[in-house]
Amino acid sequence: MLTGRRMAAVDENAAALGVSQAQLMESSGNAVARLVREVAPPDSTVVVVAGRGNNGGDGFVTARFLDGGEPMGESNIEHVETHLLGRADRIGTDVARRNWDALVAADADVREVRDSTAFSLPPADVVVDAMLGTGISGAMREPAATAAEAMAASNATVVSVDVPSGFDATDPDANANPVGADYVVTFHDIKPGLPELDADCRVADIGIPAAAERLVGPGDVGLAQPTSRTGRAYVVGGGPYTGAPALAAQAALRAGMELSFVAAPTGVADEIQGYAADLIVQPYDGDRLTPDHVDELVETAERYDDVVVLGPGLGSADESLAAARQFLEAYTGPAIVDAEALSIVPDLETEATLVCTPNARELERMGGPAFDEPRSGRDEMAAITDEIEAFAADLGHVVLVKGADDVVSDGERTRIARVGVPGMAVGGTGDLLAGITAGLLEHADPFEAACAAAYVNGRAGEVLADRWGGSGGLGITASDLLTEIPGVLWGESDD
Ligand SMILES: NC(=O)C1=CN([C@@H]2O[C@H](COP(=O)(O)OP(=O)(O)OC[C@H]3O[C@@H](n4cnc5c(N)ncnc54)[C@H](O)[C@@H]3O)[C@@H](O)[C@H]2O)[C@H](O)CC1
Ligand SMILES: [K+]
Repeated sequence: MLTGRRMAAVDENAAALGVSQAQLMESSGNAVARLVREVAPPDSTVVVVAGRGNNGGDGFVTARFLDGGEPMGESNIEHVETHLLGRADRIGTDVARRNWDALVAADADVREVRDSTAFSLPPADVVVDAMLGTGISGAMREPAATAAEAMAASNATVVSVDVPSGFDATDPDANANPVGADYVVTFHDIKPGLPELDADCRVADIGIPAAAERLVGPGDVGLAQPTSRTGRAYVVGGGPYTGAPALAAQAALRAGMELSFVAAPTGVADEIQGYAADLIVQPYDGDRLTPDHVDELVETAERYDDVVVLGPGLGSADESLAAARQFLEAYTGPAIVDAEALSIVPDLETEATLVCTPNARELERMGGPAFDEPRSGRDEMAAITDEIEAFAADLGHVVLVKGADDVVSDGERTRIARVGVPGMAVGGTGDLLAGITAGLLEHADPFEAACAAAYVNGRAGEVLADRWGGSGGLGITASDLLTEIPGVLWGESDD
């Protein structure tokens, strides 16, 4: 079952896979027209009442199909008229406008309701309710609200497009059928709340490829995209290595965080600061993380509601891993766990919300499924994703397995991020991914944040490789990718 919000993302993913909104709208309108023919009495007058969004666009396509007559024999549709609530020059999307123009060009009976108080529902046998679909926000406004009452009061058979107008598919509390729909033709998948309505609901296949749901795409970025500059990343890492925490912390800033802190041993603090003036480095005594440091680190992270990134450059010294374990046992907020710190997660007791980002080797060391890179083929990939899903369910945390295809699972939902270039197999890109995930985790649910982060990271590589002449990005470094993150995160999505 898909919420309206997720449906819009799947729609955008379909477009990125080459199935345009116009193609989907054609299938949608066709499906509604078929249902209308099925339920309309002989000599019917059909009145399509359309809004200015894509739900209205589906209504225009419906009208075109019905107005064309029945190619095989007698039609039960005598007359079709389309009433647009509002002015045609205010139609909100290109694809809806093109379908309106096509009705006008075909000399169909179309009317613009320019004065919102002037609309009264004409006599009809069937009313097609194409006022509002999944794009509704807030309570229904005029003139749709009055039109809905008129539909509910009429004797006509009401066929709603996708959802009854006024029904909010994203907020199941607001389930309602203000238009009195007798039939609902919903697209691709049933929406939450529809089965509870007193209406005959049909699901129409409109040709959205399964990959638009299974593969992470630009629509998923829209779902996790920060809309304000807030949040603090707190990278607990560094010691034996210094580049990794610096990259993760910088990536978090590029993904919208307001401040990015690195807690690191005094011995390497200056070096980490030296990589980037934008970071705030908080040194602690010694040359690596030990249990002595943990209380203060947890206290800081909790006090400032930080999103923690635990692990980059931390090394594998026993006392550092013991400290990482103690940290997560005490910490209750959100954290990305990466690199060596992953080894402590399988038998960990924690109240923290974790996103674990292992590569294939680290996954195996966590007790997860073993497989070789690169993986290929649909069947092989399906087998691997099933195993990763089972592992994530067992672990009780979101797992993002890095590879040529990244696999993200929360134990119930599993998606593949098939994006990136061969050159990204360079050191440091995993640290970027951890930092981007932290940035998105500030605003989105952990699974959605991890999916979007995997896509953004890979897409940044593609954008850069393209600019470098399609080299497969073989000369890319992780540092190069940092400045590509914002363009992908905010520049490419429709939202
Ligand atoms: N993948 C699919 O399922 C497909 C869906 N299609 C159809 O597209 C709509 C969603 O279209 P969208 O343009 O996003 O939004 P709507 O048409 O539902 O609404 C936008 C429209 O409504 C106005 N508006 C918003 N809130 C209110 C309100 N509270 N009161 C009054 N008016 C409101 C807003 O200003 C806009 O003008 C989906 O349901 C399907 O029908 C595709 O055609 C095929 C693929
Ligand atoms: K509708």
